[in-house]
Amino acid sequence: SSLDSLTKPEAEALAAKLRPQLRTWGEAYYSEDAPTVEDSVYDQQYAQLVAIETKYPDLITPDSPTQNVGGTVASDFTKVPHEIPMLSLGDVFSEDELADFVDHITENEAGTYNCELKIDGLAISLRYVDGKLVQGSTRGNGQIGEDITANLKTIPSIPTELTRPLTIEVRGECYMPKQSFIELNNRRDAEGKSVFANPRNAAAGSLRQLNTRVTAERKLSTFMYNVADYEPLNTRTQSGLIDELAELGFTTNPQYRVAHNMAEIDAYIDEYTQQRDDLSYGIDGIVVKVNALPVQRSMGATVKVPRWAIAYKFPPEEAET
Ligand SMILES: NC(=O)c1cnc(N)c2cc(Br)sc12
Repeated sequence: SSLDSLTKPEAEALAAKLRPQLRTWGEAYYSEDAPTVEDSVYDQQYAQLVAIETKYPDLITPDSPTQNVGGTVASDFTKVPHEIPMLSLGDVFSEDELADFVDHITENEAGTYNCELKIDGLAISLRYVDGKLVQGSTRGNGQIGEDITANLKTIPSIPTELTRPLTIEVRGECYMPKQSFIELNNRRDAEGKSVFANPRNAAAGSLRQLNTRVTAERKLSTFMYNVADYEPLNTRTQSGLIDELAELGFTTNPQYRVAHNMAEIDAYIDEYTQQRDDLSYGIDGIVVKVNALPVQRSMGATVKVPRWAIAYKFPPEEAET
């Protein structure tokens, strides 16, 4: 191997360079859900360090990445089956496409829609029994998520006890506010660590790891907006559901609006296309839902997405110049 041409001092110098590099990459790859280097590069450089330490065992240091198992792979999490699957959303990319979808939605008796902001974060599900938080999980593949209860309990906006002793499963988004994201990346940059590409990766990386203390310091927040089953609630509309979740103690997004036709939906889109940059959290579109919950239920879902909701995605923002 290329090692044979190295003298021992050269090998020692190379090992001293490889160790911090592999440690930083390993940390990003294993515990923070945002790989910063191709696996092949990581593997090749790791193999080089192993070769050096095999040829010169006295060069091995106790803190070498070869001496400890890489961080915690996300697969260490307990799996959580979602009895009622956590679906994603169908996407449309123009107001014309959106109009087609809305026209095809059966005009239900209420005939109204609820417009909501599409939060750029990580979908979570919170299960309460008699008003007490018993489990929190990620969407995973929609059928099976990861148990991140301990991490979620560190987030101030998530109530551990509801104002009413309901047994209910509530779903929403965990996100990192824009300001928290900027501060986190500045800190990481100052520490010579890799930075997160966007707030969604930062939220995912902060939630999907076994070190709860790290989650606690990441200033995450939530907006809750769906329930697996609305029976335990009084309301029978989507807009009422958001108000009732707030009464129960959840943090909800107040920017929702009932719309009676496409003109009102378009007005909502235009308003939040303008406001997007001023919001303290990231959004990547808006969600239009049938407002009547029984009609949502009767329309049901395909394997992947509900038939009673659609996401209108904002056009990609021109790259920061
Ligand atoms: N308001 C909403 O329903 C909403 C907001 N933000 C999101 N990222 C998502 C994702 C699904 Br699936 S629904 C939804």
